[in-house]
Amino acid sequence: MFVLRQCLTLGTKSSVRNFAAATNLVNVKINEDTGVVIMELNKPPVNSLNYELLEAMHRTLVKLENERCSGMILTSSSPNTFSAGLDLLEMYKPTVDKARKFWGMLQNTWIKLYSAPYPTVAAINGHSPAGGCLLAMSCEYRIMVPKKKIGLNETQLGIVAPQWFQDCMKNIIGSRQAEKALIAGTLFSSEEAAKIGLIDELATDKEDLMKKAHDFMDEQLGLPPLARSTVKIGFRKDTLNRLINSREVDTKYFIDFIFQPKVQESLEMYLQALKKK
Ligand SMILES: CC/C=C\C/C=C\CCC/C=C/CC(=O)SCCNC(=O)CCNC(=O)[C@H](O)C(C)(C)COP(=O)(O)OP(=O)(O)OC[C@H]1O[C@@H](n2cnc3c(N)ncnc32)[C@H](O)[C@@H]1OP(=O)(O)O
Repeated sequence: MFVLRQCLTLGTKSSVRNFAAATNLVNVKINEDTGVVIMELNKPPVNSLNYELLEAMHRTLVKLENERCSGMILTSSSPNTFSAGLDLLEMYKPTVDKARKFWGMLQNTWIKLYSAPYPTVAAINGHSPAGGCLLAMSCEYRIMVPKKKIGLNETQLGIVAPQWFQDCMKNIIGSRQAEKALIAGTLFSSEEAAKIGLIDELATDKEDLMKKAHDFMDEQLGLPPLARSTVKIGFRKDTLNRLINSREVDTKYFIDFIFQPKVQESLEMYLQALKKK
């Protein structure tokens, strides 16, 4: 039986209440029979990743790991969008302290998600540009509804996908395809993404998406967990360590980059264009 609890909840009823009071940016549903968790991003309208949403995700991921959850399906409550990527307002005219804190939380969240020992599936129920694509790529398996867009489109916005975003893409679709997609800032349709292997499966609709996500999870739960996670981390450790060993440098790149007047101009124009739509 599924029990809906808000961020987070493998604990007692009273701890559920405490967490629910803290935030409703992430909904967590646990199948109490299997220990499989559905983490649903819940920041309308488009799940843009601001500090608060990342912090809620990070706190959830820490808890899931400590409580030894058996698997996690990542999806969103939005009808049209999985995640619109990083919240552009976090990068537009922030203070240095705010930008540093934001970037640190993005790094924390990515490290936890990418290194999760339990199986992870992205049930991509809508558009998934830039940081949204990063979240999806950080899961082990990706299933997507038709006729939506996914990719690292940063170049198109006049910004640059950080090295670890690029590494994730390279690890999935290979160096040549990733180089082409990153230089052009390509947003792939779901169907194109399936062709190049950026996503693993297409679903017909949200119901089919969740069914397929559970099917994948059932297969994974049939494998010896320690062997499974050891192989996973073996594949991911170089990519993880590349960031872990250079977090400060990565943060400095981010700060130096976004504070350039040209980058601020691009962000301003892009934000205006989004508002005018
Ligand atoms: C050497 C240099 C090294 C390193 C450099 C370091 C760092 C720099 C790079 C950092 C990396 C950044 C990665 C990112 O994730 S950047 C974010 C990119 N995101 C996008 O391009 C997506 C933009 N959004 C959309 O395309 C659409 O919104 C979307 C297709 C997702 C959904 O469309 P829909 O029609 O359903 O909704 P909209 O009407 O467009 O949007 C609704 C409201 O939401 C606001 N919005 C949308 N996206 C964002 C966002 N990412 N951040 C903040 N706000 C967003 C939009 O403006 C609408 O607002 P209102 O008009 O309702 O107020």
